[in-house]
Amino acid sequence: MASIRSVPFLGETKLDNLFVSFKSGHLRKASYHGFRRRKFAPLCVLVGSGKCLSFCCDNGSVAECSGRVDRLRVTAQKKEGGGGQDGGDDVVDPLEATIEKSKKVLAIQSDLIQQIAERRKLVSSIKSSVLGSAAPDSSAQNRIASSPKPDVSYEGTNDSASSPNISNEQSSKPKSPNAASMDDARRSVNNPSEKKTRTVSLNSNLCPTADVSNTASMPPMEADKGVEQHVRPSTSVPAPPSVQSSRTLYDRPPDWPKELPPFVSSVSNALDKQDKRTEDSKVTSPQEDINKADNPSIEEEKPPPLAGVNVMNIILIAAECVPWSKTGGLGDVAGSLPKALARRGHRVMVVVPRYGNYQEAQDIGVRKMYKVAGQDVEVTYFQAYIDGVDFVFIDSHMFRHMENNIYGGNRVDILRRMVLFCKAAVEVPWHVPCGGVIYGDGNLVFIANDWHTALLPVYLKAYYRDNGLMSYTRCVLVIHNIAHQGRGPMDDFSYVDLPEHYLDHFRLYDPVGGEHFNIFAAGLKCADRVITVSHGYAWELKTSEGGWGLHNIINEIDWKFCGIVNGIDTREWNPLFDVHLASEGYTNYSLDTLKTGKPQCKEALQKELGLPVRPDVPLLGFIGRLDGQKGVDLIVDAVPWLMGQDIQLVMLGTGRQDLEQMLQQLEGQHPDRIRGWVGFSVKMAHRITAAADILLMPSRFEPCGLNQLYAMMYGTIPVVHAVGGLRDTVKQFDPFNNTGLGWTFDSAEANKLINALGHCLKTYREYKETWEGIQKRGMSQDLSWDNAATNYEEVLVAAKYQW
Ligand SMILES: Nc1ncnc2c1ncn2[C@@H]1O[C@H](COP(=O)(O)OP(=O)(O)O[C@H]2O[C@H](CO)[C@@H](O)[C@H](O)[C@H]2O)[C@@H](O)[C@H]1O
Repeated sequence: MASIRSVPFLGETKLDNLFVSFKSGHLRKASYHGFRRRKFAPLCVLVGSGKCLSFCCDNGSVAECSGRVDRLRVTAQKKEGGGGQDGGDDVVDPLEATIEKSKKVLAIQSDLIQQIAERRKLVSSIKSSVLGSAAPDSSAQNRIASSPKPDVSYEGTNDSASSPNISNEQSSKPKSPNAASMDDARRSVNNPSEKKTRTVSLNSNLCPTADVSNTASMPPMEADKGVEQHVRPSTSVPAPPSVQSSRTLYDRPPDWPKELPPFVSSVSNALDKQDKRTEDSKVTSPQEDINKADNPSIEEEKPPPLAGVNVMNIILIAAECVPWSKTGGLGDVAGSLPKALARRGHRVMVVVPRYGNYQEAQDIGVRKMYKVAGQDVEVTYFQAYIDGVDFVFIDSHMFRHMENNIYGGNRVDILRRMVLFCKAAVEVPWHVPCGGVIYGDGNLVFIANDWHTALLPVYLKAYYRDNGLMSYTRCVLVIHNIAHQGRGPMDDFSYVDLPEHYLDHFRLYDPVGGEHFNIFAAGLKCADRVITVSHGYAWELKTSEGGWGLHNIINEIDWKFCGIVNGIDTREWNPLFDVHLASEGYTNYSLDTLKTGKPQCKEALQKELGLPVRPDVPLLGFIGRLDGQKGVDLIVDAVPWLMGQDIQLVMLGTGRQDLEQMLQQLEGQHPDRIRGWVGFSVKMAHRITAAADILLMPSRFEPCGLNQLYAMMYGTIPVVHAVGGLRDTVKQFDPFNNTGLGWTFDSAEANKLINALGHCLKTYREYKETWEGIQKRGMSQDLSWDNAATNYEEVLVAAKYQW
């Protein structure tokens, strides 16, 4: 038995040039899988079963990379300064001698790997038999534990509710409610790839009725443990659960009250369109087919999800999401955190308004009506499946063509849009089948973001949980910026369609605003957990200076409140892969090619902006919204000093008109030194980040800040006001110990900025090696979302078991 096959030796390679391609379409460098941190390099590579990689390492040990890997690419070590954009695509030299040597190592290691595989098999068979005998519902258990290989026709081909195959299966295998719906719900989150292939049988059993009623008699943790035990031994369960009724996917469950809450959607039109992913999921790669044929045990060797027993359905809702809509950091987070959560094995959806005609998103044919301020508003759901995440776009005339003005309009306009968005989003798990399978409410956590979606936890509570519905659904609210709260006069309560006794949740008094209506306040109270985007900001929010009137509430909810530092999308913001560096004289670069790549980008930017092309002059950058928060006025105040230095300054931003004018004026006054780009340009943001030597972030407050993280990834040294997330992420350079990542200053004043910048410029000019050391430390950090996603998961789990 060889569940891990050895394949021809692929050659010796340096760690940095080993790429692993995942089924999801990700191409990732092996170093991201922790090898760099473990300080060894793979000498040779064994490919295992399409799911597991084994690396024979230069320290003699075997490392495994679990993940669904289906392809390896080994590229040549790129010679420094050798040009090229992506690390090279040349084939590695034969390295005959190394091959001989490595073959021996390979032989030993394949032996070892075989033993490991055998032990795994043994363990899983023991697990199956233990569960088979110990489970209370033996019929359901046995079906799973002793189930034969999945019926391929079912697993891979059934994609329609009317499929005879499925209906036969359903009627021939009645299933106890306790096992069926919860099993399948869990299966669908346990195994995202399976989620795509199992369609209608899951749909029918993911309905909230089954989930809730089946677990109602158990304490929540017990119920979930039980479910986990049912499922984990086999991720390829063949038996489709029974369907007792002919209800469609979109029908309400029988225990849904006859008198529906007033806001709940009034029209349900499930059109015939089927999700194409079901079709797609039938397609297997030739390699997969070969693997299956070679080795029937492969299916059983699927590694468990990283999240282990905590896998759940997660729906993140946000007013903006990259790459479709973005005004700032919230869009970046909404576009990247979900992918990291999906990589951990969760079933993840993002819900965002459809502001424009997005090419990827398909109309799924579900229409709903929601009341907004007494008027019926129709909503249509669009959907795309990208990088393991379901993206659901809510279409309505209220959102259309707002992509450049997401938060535009007057207070009431925005409020009405957000009311509609939250009403539609809270029902998405029932109305929108993704891959043919709705998310249901049994094992579901929403992640709402900022005040725009702070109504969601309130609706979840007021209309569902207070009525004994969606009892197992939770909502975590993330604070990205407390400065925007959804404030208005108390009369605004009439727009949100809530029972009268909810009024007090929104009522807030503070010395500035007096008594007023505050949406963030209500969201904070109703959410099951509250997260903010750094530890420093978590602390600041509890102070009267940092809490912006909400500090008392935040102190009261301290028990459910914590900080988690944002990660970044290390594919999007990576100098090696950055698409914006692939043309017009820019170049991609990495730690290895920093010395040539970064100066080339600098030259390209100087040319593009019409600045004198000078490699030696320090190039300073600023990117951000032009408002009080970002402290751009401190830079303006520092300009007279800066002009006494030999520097160039490039600023990109949009926002307050007076500050926009200021940027343009500065450029006019110092045309050979300063560029002030007024506007929103993602391309220019990437290029400045790559080309600048120094990034200025003198923010007055900064909940986390992403630009300093991006800067460090690109070898650009941040100079920051040590506040909020900036303090958490930029460690002050210490010349004595040669540690640190940049320069910080302790209060938002121009002279403090000048002082820090003075030290920074001196180091740039006089201590090149030290400078390079800071750059390299910054670039070597693991700033990916993977760590943060683990922390999010802990909070979500805590919310799930919170009663
Ligand atoms: N003119 C322009 N053109 C192109 N791109 C531009 C731009 N102006 C800004 N950007 C981009 O917008 C993003 C800004 O992110 P930040 O985290 O710095 O700030 P923001 O205050 O919006 O986010 C809030 O939420 C995030 C996420 O939690 C927190 O990090 C942050 O502290 C908090 O204030 C970056 O990707 C930046 O490149």
